[in-house]
Amino acid sequence: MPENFDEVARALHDDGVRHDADQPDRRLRRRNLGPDAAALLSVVCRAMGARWVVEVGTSNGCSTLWLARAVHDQGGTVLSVDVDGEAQGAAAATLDRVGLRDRVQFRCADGGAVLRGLPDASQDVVLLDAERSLYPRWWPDPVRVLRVGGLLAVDNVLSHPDEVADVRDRIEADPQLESTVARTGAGLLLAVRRGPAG
Ligand SMILES: C[S@@+](CC[C@H](N)C(=O)[O-])C[C@H]1O[C@@H](n2cnc3c(N)ncnc32)[C@H](O)[C@@H]1O
Repeated sequence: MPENFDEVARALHDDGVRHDADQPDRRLRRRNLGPDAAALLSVVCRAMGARWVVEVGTSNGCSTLWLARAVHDQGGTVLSVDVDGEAQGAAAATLDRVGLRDRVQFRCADGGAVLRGLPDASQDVVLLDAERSLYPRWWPDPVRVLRVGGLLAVDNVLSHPDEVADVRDRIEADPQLESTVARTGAGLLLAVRRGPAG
């Protein structure tokens, strides 16, 4: 019998906050997506009927949990990428608890390499929540892999504006994209890929 989603998601987030407060090494923190941003992303994914979602930055699976639930009704799949296989193991165990493990494929690999290997216009949603300094090197793949009407989400645009300034400039200057920043959590940039008519 699956456990209650809201209880598991809240406990996972609260545990992450406690864990990170006691962890001086940034790279060992969980840095989970905030619950408001995760819920917002989930609602948008559902409204879009998203079936093909790729997230870069699994950690122990807070965002993965919400994305997996969002694609569930459509029979969709989340491809969740991280260089930390142990954290992905923890994410898989949590997904199991809420009956959503079959909605997620984990890839322990560099996010840039995985994005590079995806076909053009193949994804409904791309979430970037990994090592921000790497994002510029991954361009233009996060946009190239989006279908028309697809959504690019980038977390931490308000908490770490300097680190995402380059990609924010690229997104705002790209005529294929229309974007806004949701002032929730660490700041979630949302950009939709326009059709040829704009
Ligand atoms: C901010 S945390 C992700 C939080 C996660 N989205 C959540 O809500 O729980 C960033 C993650 O990015 C991963 N990461 C760092 N560099 C990466 C890379 N080159 N490719 C993929 N993942 C990477 C880290 O191992 C870390 O787990």
